[in-house]
Amino acid sequence: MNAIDLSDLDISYGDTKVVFGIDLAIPEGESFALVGESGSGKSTILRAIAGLAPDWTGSISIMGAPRSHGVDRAVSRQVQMVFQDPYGSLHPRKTIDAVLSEPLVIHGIGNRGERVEAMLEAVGLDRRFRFRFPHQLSGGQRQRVAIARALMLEPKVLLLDEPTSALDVSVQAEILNLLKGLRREQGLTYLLVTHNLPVVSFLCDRLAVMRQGRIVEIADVARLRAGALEAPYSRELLAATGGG
Ligand SMILES: Nc1ncnc2c1ncn2[C@@H]1O[C@H](COP(=O)(O)OP(=O)(O)OP(=O)(O)O)[C@@H](O)[C@H]1O
Repeated sequence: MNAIDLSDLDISYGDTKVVFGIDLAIPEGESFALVGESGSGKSTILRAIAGLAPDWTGSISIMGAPRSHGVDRAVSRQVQMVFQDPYGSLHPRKTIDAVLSEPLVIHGIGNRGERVEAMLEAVGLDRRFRFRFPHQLSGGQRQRVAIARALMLEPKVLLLDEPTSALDVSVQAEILNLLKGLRREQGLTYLLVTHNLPVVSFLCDRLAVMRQGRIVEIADVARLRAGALEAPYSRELLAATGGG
């Protein structure tokens, strides 16, 4: 089954269309990257899938079920988003326990204490972090909490928007290792936006290169590693970022 199916997807902000005619099928279990210049529409695609950019036409299906334009609870159990900035994405006055319990409360799921502790362990945080506040945590620890929050409803798909780019280089590797392990252990599908081609090599199976709201090339990561992307713009991007 495809975890994510996008067909003839156009996305606008008000009167301005920024994403054009995206067709993309991502099988369950795959890790797929969107790369390309700033403003090419990568984050907008993630937002539309997550329900945060409602002005789209075409179709978006998650695990075989088409999503609606509004808040879609069934979809939010299947697909969750992790943002770039772990400082901005956690409420400063909520304990980690409150942050991680919230999705369970909203969806009426019990055994909350147990589930929160199990998830802290899954993301490599000691249970003593449970009643701390975000400001008492490092950037890497906060990003672990953000990942834990995204996984509380046991989704099948994670949308990862530059999940390591706000972190120190040494911490980036830890979070990438965590994401790699979680995908394997939990059979997750990833759709990842990044500017960092080594991150794509490390974490992904395939990538799409985007420019000005369109996909210019879809390739296996082996081609990226070999410096053998084909579209002229992909080759420019490789050269500009020192890949290939
Ligand atoms: N909330 C918004 N309202 C209006 N226009 C927006 C909004 N968010 C993004 N845009 C515009 O949509 C286009 C695509 O932006 P998007 O953030 O998806 O690109 P991106 O490829 O993810 O870029 P970056 O790599 O810099 O994050 C850009 O022209 C951007 O200015």
